[in-house]
Amino acid sequence: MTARVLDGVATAAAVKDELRARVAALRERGAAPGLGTLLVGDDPASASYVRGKHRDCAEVGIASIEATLPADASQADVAAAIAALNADPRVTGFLVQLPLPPGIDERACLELVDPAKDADGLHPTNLGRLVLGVDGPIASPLPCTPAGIVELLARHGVPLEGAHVAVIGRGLTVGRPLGLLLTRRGIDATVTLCHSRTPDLAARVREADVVVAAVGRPGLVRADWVRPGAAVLDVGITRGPSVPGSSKVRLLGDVDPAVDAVAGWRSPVPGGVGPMTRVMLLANVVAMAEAALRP
Ligand SMILES: Nc1nc2c(c(=O)[nH]1)N[C@@H](CN(C=O)c1ccc(C(=O)N[C@@H](CCC(=O)O)C(=O)O)cc1)CN2
Repeated sequence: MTARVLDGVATAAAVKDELRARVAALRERGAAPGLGTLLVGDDPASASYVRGKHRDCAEVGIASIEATLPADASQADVAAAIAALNADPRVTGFLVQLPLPPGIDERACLELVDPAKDADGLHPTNLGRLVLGVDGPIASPLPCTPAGIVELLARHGVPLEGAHVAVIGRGLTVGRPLGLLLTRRGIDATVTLCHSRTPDLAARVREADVVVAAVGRPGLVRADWVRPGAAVLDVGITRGPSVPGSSKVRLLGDVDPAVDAVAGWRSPVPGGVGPMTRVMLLANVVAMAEAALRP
């Protein structure tokens, strides 16, 4: 078997086309969606993700507002920058790029974001709404990577209802909220949320119809861990050695490429879940701007 590709680039492009039309409709009604970002420090990967978010905004017609702070910014500096984004009328949604530099309390910062402007869905109020299963017109923004994974599977026709999903990794941006999203009414998967202390991880993965690896350990998920035909989603991105004869670094996922011989579906790194994370951020900004127009 050769796994079919869960193509994040093509899927994100299709979602972007839909969003472009929704942004144009918002503008006709006098609304101007604007995404703010706060980048603290000089981590090259974070800086590149933030640049990508602003490029994406330009592509669909969303305004973007950038705030940056140096790596030695204090907790009070970060709090003040968040307060400024909360108060800025051009910013209809914003995010604090993670991780923050050592010494800054990430959770405390996330709590300072106005939940109505929380483009990442990581404020406790919005995570609480995810726990409560609040849906419909007052639905809260969803964390972007979990939402992107569900969208990627849906648009490739991979069923989740009744499926057993093994999620590896219990972090705030992926594993923990993904477990909540997948078990929501209407999605109806059964989830095993695995982590570094899960005994016999390989056995838990072997039971799964869908595997999501979000650990950051290259090649962790091996071919002999995967049930034949399973869908395997790779969220891990580790920068490896450069490609010989080039300045480009190799990006390594959590899934061993040999899994392709066993799996039914696999999302690549790059080009799988990453582009979906980016486009779901835009989807949140658009949905929040639409919600703000409702009486
Ligand atoms: N505030 C947040 N911080 C972080 C989040 C998040 O959702 N909100 N997620 C990640 C980083 N991230 C977005 O911020 C992100 C990661 C990867 C990609 C992506 O497109 N990756 C490419 C590869 C590009 C590369 O790494 O060179 C791919 O997979 O094709 C987009 C966004 C942590 N922080």
